[in-house]
Amino acid sequence: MIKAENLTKKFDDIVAVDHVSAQIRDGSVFGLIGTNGAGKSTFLRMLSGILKPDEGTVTIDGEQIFENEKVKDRFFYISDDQYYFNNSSPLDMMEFYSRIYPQFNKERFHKLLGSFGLEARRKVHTFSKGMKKQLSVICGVCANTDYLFCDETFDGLDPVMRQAVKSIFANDMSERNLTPIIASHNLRELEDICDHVGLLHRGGILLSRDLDDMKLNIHKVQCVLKDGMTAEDLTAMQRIKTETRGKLYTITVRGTREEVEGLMESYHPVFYEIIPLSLEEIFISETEVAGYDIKKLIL
Ligand SMILES: Nc1ncnc2c1ncn2[C@@H]1O[C@H](COP(=O)(O)OP(=O)(O)OP(=O)(O)O)[C@@H](O)[C@H]1O
Repeated sequence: MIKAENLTKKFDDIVAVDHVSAQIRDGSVFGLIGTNGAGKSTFLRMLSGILKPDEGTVTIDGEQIFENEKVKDRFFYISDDQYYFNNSSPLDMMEFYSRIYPQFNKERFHKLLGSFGLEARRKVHTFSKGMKKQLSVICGVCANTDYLFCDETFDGLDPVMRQAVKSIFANDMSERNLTPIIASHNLRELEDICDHVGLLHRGGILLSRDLDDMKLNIHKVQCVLKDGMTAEDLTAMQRIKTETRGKLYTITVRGTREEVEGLMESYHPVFYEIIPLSLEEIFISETEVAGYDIKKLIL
């Protein structure tokens, strides 16, 4: 488990990360969401031991991360703008990373290059942005580390590639308990992959939740109420948001599915249906309660 406590990083008078604490459970996907400049990269770079915090600590299974040779080969950081040596080819990068990561899987590297359609001997500087991203993911996955830090990794990948990368992650999570940590400014990117999402805003964590918990305790109901009733009469329900279109109400409520169903039944509506909420809708509701307009923060 990676544990960050009170992490703070300043660049002159800019506080990039401001007393952030987080725990990253092994074998789960941790998503970090936030606008440009929110501090995601700085936070990830401290988590992965690249950057030294000004305050606070990062530990992995109780050991300090920064400048600790013993834990270095447990992390791979896929940067937003991955560095490749001048004139290098994927093969050169493979050789380079296998010196850093003794457990690097060369056989899989060749296999993945083939399935992504990347040539092993072509110069990386002639690759498109998306191809470079693909190569960085292949290097990261083949380094066989316990933790894979992905800084905006999915941006710049086309939908097919994005899906391919997600399935590689899912495979490695079940086969070898990989823990991906993914930063993105796009909540939709994280929707179907993360188990836990932290929302970073101006260097601080606004919200940090397990998606399952969030999804279990918030629901959307579409209903037509019996004559003479309006949504205002549903007093026993913890309504967060109500939209009205003619007689049809779409109501976001707190509570488990069973609780919501029980309450709806008690009002004898003409019709009701519980429909799933997207991650974006959940975040909008959660942050509105905290007094923020998330649309200004991440959408
Ligand atoms: N090396 C640096 N020197 C000075 N300021 C920096 C440096 N790195 C980051 N910052 C500042 O710290 C703040 C957080 O930057 P960071 O790159 O962590 O944000 P981010 O959430 O990853 O943004 P983006 O989505 O645009 O990549 C920004 O105000 C940025 O200007």
